[in-house]
Amino acid sequence: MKLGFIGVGALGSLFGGALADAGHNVTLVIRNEAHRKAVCHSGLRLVRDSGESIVKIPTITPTEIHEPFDAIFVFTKTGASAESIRAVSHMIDDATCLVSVQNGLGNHDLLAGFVGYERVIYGTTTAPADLLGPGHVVSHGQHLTQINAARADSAKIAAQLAMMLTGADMPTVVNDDIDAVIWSKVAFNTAINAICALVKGTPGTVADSAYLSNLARTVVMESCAVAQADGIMIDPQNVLAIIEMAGREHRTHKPSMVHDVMAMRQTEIDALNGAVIALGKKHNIATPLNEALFALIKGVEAQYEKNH
Ligand SMILES: NC(=O)C1=CN([C@@H]2O[C@H](COP(=O)(O)OP(=O)(O)OC[C@H]3O[C@@H](n4cnc5c(N)ncnc54)[C@H](OP(=O)(O)O)[C@@H]3O)[C@@H](O)[C@H]2O)C=CC1
Ligand SMILES: CC(C)(CO)C(=O)C(=O)O
Repeated sequence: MKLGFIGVGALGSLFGGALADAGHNVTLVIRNEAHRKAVCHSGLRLVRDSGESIVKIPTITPTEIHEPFDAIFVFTKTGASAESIRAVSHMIDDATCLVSVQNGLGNHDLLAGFVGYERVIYGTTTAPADLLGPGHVVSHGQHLTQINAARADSAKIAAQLAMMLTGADMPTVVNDDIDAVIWSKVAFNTAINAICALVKGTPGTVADSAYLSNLARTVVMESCAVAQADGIMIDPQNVLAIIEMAGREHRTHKPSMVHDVMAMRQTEIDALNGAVIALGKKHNIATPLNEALFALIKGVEAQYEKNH
């Protein structure tokens, strides 16, 4: 299967690198020049619990000519998904599937706008990835990726991808209840990503602080109440279990929103806490903690220009 990766930063490098390291046909479409040059010249330095490898992977820019892929993984931040897919429309044909395990709600709807739901595979991952510098990605601790085909048409490809990823040391399952799984991850992210971005911390920072752990738990309960009002069967205890796992397994991983704030980039707060607040309004569920975290992150983003 010809696999393309677009929006290749931290998580795209981990997934693409792992599959290439396992011998699969991977091409990284990298916009970031320093990262592309490093991977192109020296290979991707991929550091995981299983060891370190230098992976040679073909890389191209979004504008280069390339034959269509069988599947394209979208790994930008959610706000850049549409622009990044448009930039590679010449690499998409009638058979290309688009795949997303990005954080946030609604990623599958966006992908379907390009290829139809029949060719969308979507889900979520707890795999942590930190880009330590151009061409150098690190991931430590246990994780699980869960995906599903949006329609039966792509079910076989979803199963194949899950098998390939698992064989590449990226444990992946197909889960028919994918919307509940995504919601659980979103509820987790509304707490952990925003709190860590505000205190410039990690899941370990939250685990070590009774104040932050209590706040995280309360945010999770609030986000889960919105999910339930939206008809999603979500068990808050499962979300709290992911927080506990991250505090133990991903102690030093900087969640993606922390990297955004440190690099003065727009965060994914709209697709996470912002989406929960909007649905809360729709269902008449109060979301004061999500609103507070949302306002604080928006406040941090507003300071970027002044601090630049
Ligand atoms: N990192 C993690 O541990 C995890 C991340 N996630 C989710 O995965 C997704 C990706 O996160 P992450 O890898 O951390 O993000 P990064 O910021 O590390 O990578 C995003 C990449 O997208 C590129 N990009 C931005 N805009 C465009 C565009 N218009 N066209 C092409 N490329 C573009 C950026 O390039 P440039 O540098 O040029 O701007 C960057 O290299 C997010 O949804 C995140 O929430 C989920 C679980 C864990
Ligand atoms: C890896 C994880 C789960 C945070 O612990 C994440 O979702 C992120 O970094 O955005």
